[in-house]
Amino acid sequence: MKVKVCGTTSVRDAVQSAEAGADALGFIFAPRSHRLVTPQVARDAGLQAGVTVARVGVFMGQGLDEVLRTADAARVTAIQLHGPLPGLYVRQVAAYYPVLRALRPADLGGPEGVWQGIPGVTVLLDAPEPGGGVPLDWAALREVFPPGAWLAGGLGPENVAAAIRMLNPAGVDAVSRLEARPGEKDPEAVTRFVQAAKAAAQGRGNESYPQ
Ligand SMILES: O=C(O)c1ccccc1N[C@@H]1O[C@H](COP(=O)(O)O)[C@@H](O)[C@H]1O
Repeated sequence: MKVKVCGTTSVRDAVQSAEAGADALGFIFAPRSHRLVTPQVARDAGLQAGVTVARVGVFMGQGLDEVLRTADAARVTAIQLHGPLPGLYVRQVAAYYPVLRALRPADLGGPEGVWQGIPGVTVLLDAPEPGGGVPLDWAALREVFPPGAWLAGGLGPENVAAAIRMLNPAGVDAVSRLEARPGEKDPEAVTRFVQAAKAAAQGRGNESYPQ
């Protein structure tokens, strides 16, 4: 199971997340985010995180040209797409980069649910307000959580293990609960988040849950 630490805005935070064992770093290029980072800072931070750490550019509401230009400049290795989007747009991005397609639970039964099982596109289930720190209702998702999907939405050191044990996601992703203040990581929270997620992933399957 993969652990993504999102909202990285500095070399220091990137290196600390990598040392804590994160598998992926997220760099947010959505214009109105408190965690907005420039492609140049993202490139430097991502490269200094080292060879084993994936670098994910996060976008919401931007045109295809801007997404691809920014991703190239930042040297990211994958792209995360939020918000309502035409299927063609997602496929065009996926022609250049592996895609994490962020969906809300309400999207799962609709046309967006089709991304499950499409090569190069991985579903990331997130809260309706990205970056808002509000957890999803995991119990309500147990029957519908897509196999192979990632989970986000209000995850942190204190609750990530429970979420993993309940939904068995292929990856977890967080930002709000890992910060000392918006855009600045709390190193202790990052370390505890990564450790809790990895430990739960190793131990999962050992516990049973009532139906
Ligand atoms: O964090 C943001 O500011 C943000 C802005 C625009 C799109 C995505 C954003 N963050 C993503 O939100 C989820 C989880 O956030 P949280 O842990 O609930 O605060 C994660 O996928 C981030 O990449």
